[in-house]
Amino acid sequence: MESRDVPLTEGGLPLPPSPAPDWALFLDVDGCLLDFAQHPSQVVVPVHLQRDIVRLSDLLGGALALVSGRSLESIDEMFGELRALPAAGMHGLERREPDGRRTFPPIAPQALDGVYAEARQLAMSHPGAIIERKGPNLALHWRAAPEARDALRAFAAAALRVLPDYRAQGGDMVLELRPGGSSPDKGTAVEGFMAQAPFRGRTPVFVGDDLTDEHAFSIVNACEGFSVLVGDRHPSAARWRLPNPAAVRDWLARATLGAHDGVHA
Ligand SMILES: O=P(O)(O)OC[C@H]1O[C@H](O[C@H]2O[C@H](CO)[C@@H](O)[C@H](O)[C@H]2O)[C@H](O)[C@@H](O)[C@@H]1O
Repeated sequence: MESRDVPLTEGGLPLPPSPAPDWALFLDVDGCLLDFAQHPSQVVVPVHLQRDIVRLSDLLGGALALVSGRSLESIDEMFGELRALPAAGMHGLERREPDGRRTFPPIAPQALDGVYAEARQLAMSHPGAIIERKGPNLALHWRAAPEARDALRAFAAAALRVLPDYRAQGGDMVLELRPGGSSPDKGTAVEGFMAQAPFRGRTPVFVGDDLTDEHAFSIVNACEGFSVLVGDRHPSAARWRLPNPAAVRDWLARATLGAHDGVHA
């Protein structure tokens, strides 16, 4: 579909068409399906969203996966009913395949324990700052303590000196220390799913808001799929846009109702 054929959002990108039966749909979680909360544990998962995702997965023949920076454990806690759906966690470091097989993240280096302890110490002097440990990843959050941003960034830069194979990955009010080099990202997660049934041969569609979603946008663009940015972050490789998580939820809900000329029950 050409941009000129559809209404443009305020951000200058077109709204995506309604999900079609031949899509392989990849959904980011925080800031995309869910509104941001001050603390990662405070997000609210609307009951109708769980129901809509399960229904949409059925309508797409199972070709729907959650692709998140969170751990699979955290995803499963939030989306209990979706436990059996394919998913990628920790930005692609861990995966649950369509047949249930699991890919586990690499073991954390011993040095990460010391970095974690120091980070928690630092967070104590910035009330509201949160240190989230996810296997080999360490997320330094400042949403509830914006003044801690520079201190956490400086800490991350210093920590990389004792974590030689690591890199710092930016997110929304968060900086994450994670294995670097050629380790998986959301783009390779999408490629991995697309290589197997029921995703193979379908049109890939990735919906996400964050910097880490750019890897997946590039892969989807290369396959002539739909890359859908949530929000107005700029620049982005995405070619379509939905304004916020409420609009994403509405878009999904309408698809399950067959409200547009897309996937029908
Ligand atoms: O890839 P995503 O599914 O978007 O996950 C990215 C990160 O999401 C979480 O942090 C973000 O959401 C929190 C809850 O709204 C918010 O408090 C925080 O400021 C955001 O950065 C999660 O905690 C991270 O582990 C994910 O990497």
